[in-house]
Amino acid sequence: MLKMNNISKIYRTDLVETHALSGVNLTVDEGEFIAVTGPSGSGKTTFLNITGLLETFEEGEYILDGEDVSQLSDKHLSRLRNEKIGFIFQGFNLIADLNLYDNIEVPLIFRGINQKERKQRIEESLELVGLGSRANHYPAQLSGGQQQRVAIARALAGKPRFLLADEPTGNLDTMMARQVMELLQDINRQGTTLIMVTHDNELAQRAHRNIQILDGQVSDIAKSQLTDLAV
Ligand SMILES: Nc1ncnc2c1ncn2[C@@H]1O[C@H](COP(=O)(O)OP(=O)(O)OP(=O)(O)O)[C@@H](O)[C@H]1O
Repeated sequence: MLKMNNISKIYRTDLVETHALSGVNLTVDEGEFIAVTGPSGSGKTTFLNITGLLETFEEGEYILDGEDVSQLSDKHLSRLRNEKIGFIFQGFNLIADLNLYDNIEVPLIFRGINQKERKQRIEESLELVGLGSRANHYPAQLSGGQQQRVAIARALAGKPRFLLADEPTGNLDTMMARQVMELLQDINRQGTTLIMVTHDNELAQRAHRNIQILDGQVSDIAKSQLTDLAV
């Protein structure tokens, strides 16, 4: 479970202060699928980065899996992040010079997982995303949808409790976007909590719960309120 109480985030540059998040209160239960929508610049990525322990915050309290992460050291935060959180980004973020096997292996080496276990996890996760026969291929040899599936396999190989996706289908055509979305939903049905930022209201409709961010403030919205105006 994940719980935020009154979280605020301010970006400070030379003369400007941007209040990216203001007083965010949110509880996410284990196994939920939450879609996050909101206009450009409203704070969605900031919210996802704080949720995923990639960014810190000024005020408030954040309890992740029963642990208060508000005051933890960078080292402790990165350990928790590696153990519990998987990220999927719009741009896939695969390493062009590495084949698919090696792309998935990098974060597992970083986590100190032994070679035998790494091999098993890589093969399992590639199989799960339907790319079991492509381990020796390079990202450029794959379609955009396949590359995103590799990125999902890389996240899954870490066996995360929480999967955070920032516009995971943003670079894909409609058909590939659907396939990737169905894969993410399957993973969620198997128990992984999924939090996804999307501009696509059709995809947002698939979530258990919808939240909207407007000017750094988070609120639940009904599916019927998901309109193009929110984009
Ligand atoms: N590193 C940063 N330094 C300064 N300001 C930032 C930084 N990152 C984000 N901001 C500002 O914080 C606000 C929220 O940005 P954020 O990227 O979270 O919005 P978003 O909802 O994800 O936008 P989009 O849909 O366009 O990606 C914006 O005003 C943005 O300019």
